[in-house]
Amino acid sequence: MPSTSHTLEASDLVKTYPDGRKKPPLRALDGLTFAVPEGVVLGLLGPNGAGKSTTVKILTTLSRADSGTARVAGFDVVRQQNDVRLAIGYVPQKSSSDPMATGVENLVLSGRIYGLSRQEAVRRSAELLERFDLTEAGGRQVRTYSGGMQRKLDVALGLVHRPRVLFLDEPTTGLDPEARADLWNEVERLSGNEGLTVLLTTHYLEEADRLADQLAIVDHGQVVAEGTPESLKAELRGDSVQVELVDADVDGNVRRLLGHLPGIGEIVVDGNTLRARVDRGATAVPAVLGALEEKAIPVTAVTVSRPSLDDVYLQYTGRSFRAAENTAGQVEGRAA
Ligand SMILES: Nc1ncnc2c1ncn2[C@@H]1O[C@H](COP(=O)(O)OP(=O)(O)OP(=O)(O)O)[C@@H](O)[C@H]1O
Repeated sequence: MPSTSHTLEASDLVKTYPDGRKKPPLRALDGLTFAVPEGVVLGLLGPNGAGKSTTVKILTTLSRADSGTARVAGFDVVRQQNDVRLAIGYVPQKSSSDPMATGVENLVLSGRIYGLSRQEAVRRSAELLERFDLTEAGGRQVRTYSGGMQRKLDVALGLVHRPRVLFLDEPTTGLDPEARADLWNEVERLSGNEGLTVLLTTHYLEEADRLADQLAIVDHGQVVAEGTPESLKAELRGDSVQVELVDADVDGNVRRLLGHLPGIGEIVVDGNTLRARVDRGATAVPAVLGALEEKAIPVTAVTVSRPSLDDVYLQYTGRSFRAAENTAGQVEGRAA
């Protein structure tokens, strides 16, 4: 029976990193708070640099918060570190498997590190290889695996000791669409049939939408919105209109033109694409098309949809997800 208490709990976490000489420290977490019960997939969604990995490191005992508290599977991440470590599986962004060893060797070693007997470790590794459809590949060196197979092995490695909570840090980054879909199915099975609590970080809106039972949108080290993907989208009234222009709106003329139409909310420009929230899609589209035609501005497509997680993100942070990702990239680029 799922317990009613929270399996993952972070309360007012603050974490600063020194940011070079004479610069003020960088506040990576700024009062981050969330709580979810057992068996839930919690998605932490945010652009690069939002503080997702820092949160995961604190919850997995790899890093310590400056202040605030966190409990995982009922254990305090500072005072009961060992209990936390035994209760969790952690799949880091970068693979932790040994590429020169086989899949079986990696799994058995991991099992032995967690205290399984050799016999138990061999049995568990066979079970996991089968579970992830890797039985045939189990005897091959991991360096011969495709990206998707390696990622599945990483998840299997995180499950060797039957943890109650699994941390997946950006599990599908770098995978092709087919391998990504495959891993999504695996994660759904883990939480659905196997009752595992999962914390998943991602900067893919689609992944968050598909996998997360509960979503926490993280921005500048804080949770700015929380709920199921459906409830977060349902909170936004109206529709979303997307206009694909033939030529990018470099001087902002199209944005100004459409901004004056009645019933149109803030417009976000991303290359040749303009997106706006509107009161009613059915009346906004003819008005948008009419205004563009009058000024002889060529368009390739206009689409209406229900608000997406991108719209939710925009609502709570004041900028589109893509723009936030790009800005994060620029900041990192400058710092490097
Ligand atoms: N060890 C560190 N030393 C200094 N600054 C750090 C360190 N780790 C993270 N940061 C900074 O803290 C902020 C939050 O980083 P974090 O890795 O938690 O974000 P993220 O949301 O996981 O992003 P990403 O998707 O890029 O991993 C960023 O500005 C990052 O540059």
